[in-house]
Amino acid sequence: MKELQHLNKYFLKYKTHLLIGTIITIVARLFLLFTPRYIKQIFIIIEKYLKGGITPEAYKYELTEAIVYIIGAALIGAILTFFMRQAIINVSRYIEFDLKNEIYEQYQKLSLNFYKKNRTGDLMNRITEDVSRVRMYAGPAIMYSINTISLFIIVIIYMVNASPKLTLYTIVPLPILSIIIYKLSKEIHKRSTIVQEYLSKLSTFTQESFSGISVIKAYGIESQTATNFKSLAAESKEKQISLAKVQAWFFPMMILLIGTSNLLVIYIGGMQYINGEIETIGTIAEFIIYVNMLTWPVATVGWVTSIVQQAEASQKRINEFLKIEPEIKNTIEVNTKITGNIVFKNVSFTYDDTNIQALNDVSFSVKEGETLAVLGKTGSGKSTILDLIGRLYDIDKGSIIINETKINEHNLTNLRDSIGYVPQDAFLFSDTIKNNIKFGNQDANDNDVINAAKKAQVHKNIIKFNNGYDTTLGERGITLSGGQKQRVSIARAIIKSPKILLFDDCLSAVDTETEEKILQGLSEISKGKTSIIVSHRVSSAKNADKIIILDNGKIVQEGTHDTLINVDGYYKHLYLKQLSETSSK
Ligand SMILES: Nc1ncnc2c1ncn2[C@@H]1O[C@H](COP(=O)(O)OP(=O)(O)OP(=O)(O)O)[C@@H](O)[C@H]1O
Repeated sequence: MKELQHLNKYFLKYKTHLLIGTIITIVARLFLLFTPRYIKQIFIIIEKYLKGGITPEAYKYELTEAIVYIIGAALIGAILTFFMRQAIINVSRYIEFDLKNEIYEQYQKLSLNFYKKNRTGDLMNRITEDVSRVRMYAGPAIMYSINTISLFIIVIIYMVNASPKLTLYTIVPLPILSIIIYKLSKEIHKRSTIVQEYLSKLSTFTQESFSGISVIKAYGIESQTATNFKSLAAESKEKQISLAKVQAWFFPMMILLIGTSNLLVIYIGGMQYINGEIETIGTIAEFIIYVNMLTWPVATVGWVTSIVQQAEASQKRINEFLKIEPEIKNTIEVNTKITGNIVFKNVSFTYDDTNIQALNDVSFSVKEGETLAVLGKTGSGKSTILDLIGRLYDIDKGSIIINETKINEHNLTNLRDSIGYVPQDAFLFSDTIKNNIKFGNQDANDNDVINAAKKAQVHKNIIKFNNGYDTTLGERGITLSGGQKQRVSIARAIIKSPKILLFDDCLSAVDTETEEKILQGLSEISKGKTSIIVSHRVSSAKNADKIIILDNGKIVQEGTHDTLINVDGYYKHLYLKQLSETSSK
């Protein structure tokens, strides 16, 4: 229960609801107990009538009165049970909501490295499966515990009052029931976890097949994919059947134990009645109802124990996750000014998951308002430079200085707010084109969106869609071409009007003519801003104020287009190669 103490702050937050729920539970139980007492009363009335103790009129009147009491009490008990569920189960939903938000906030704080080290499925599980297990503890487990405890205490007092000996005999099988249900619940949980694993394997398989359907069809491997699905589905079916087998034991076991208790009541109660130890046969009827009333709560003891164990394990995973410190922390609370003077001084950086040294003693500087182009072979460390400017990772050696202040001494929010980043793989959300562009600046109006799209040379494409800027993208919407995606992603960075613009090979999917137009537009937008363009094309770099060439994490050439085309090296070769490609078209 140590791990579950994390939830105490939430229980405290919703203490009023919980208190009301507990009071209602106790009162509801009291009302439900009217039934057995009045059943006994009915037996006494019948006995009295049979012995000629009351007139037929009085008999009818007393009988009707008892029945009305039973119905009335059952109705009130049922209404209160409804409110009990409302109070306590709602609390569990509030806690589930709070916990999900707490986890999600932590996800947002954690650095990129964390996401590299954990699989998406596991990350999703924490916020869905684990939280829902914890909710079962915060809601049903607590509700049934209050219910069981209050019912048990009240019923036992009533039973002992009526016949202590009969009480003892009838409650003996109940702990056995509890233990059996506990064992069954554990086994059910074990098997349903396996079933869940198979279900998620099946859905991942299906999802991947749907996403990669064009590859599957192009390679003609539909039948092989179907066979793979069939064998996975068959395994899943086996696991489901094995779960159903254990589940099937649940109710027969309950019925067996209730039956045994009932038989004990009838046999022992009957003997006591014959011996004159209990005065009315109504006591036996009363006890039968008590036993039936107790069976479900007693069974839930086993069920609740297994729920608490599962919740404890889930909460442990959640607690461990909540304790993780983000690698990149904002230690500066005050606002810091960022204008766009960037200096890299002997920067080295190694990715700790792969141990690949992406940058090795890199030094360069860009002044506010300048454009720097970064070229080099694939894997030479170009994107890493951009990631380091956005402080997605902290460097190992050297320093990155922005406006004469080290990057880690800047307010992280200010830093990231000053950057407009266009990644290599443009990522667009399943939302409208307009909202995807506005993602860069939530306060932008429709005109700003159109202007940004025009500058990114994508406006003409967007207005051709039936719903224009309101066209939905993603799974249920249309699919943009690679080049269109890149340009929407550029518009998103432009609309932010940041101090620093980072373009990571984001014109690779557009033709050179459109590239030229975008670059012209960018030179206008980037006035007074610092731009860093990572590219494989000379055409993207030629107008830059400075060009650096990376090879294996080191700067091997540095200069302007005019100086570099006159020096033998990577840039000149690339220039001549791309020049001959263009002229041969
Ligand atoms: N997140 C990462 N984790 C581990 N290693 C990485 C990561 N990102 C890049 N690397 C490695 O670091 C090196 C530099 O990668 P980087 O992406 O900076 O190269 P690049 O010049 O941008 O390449 P490209 O032109 O293909 O985009 C590569 O060897 C790459 O495998």
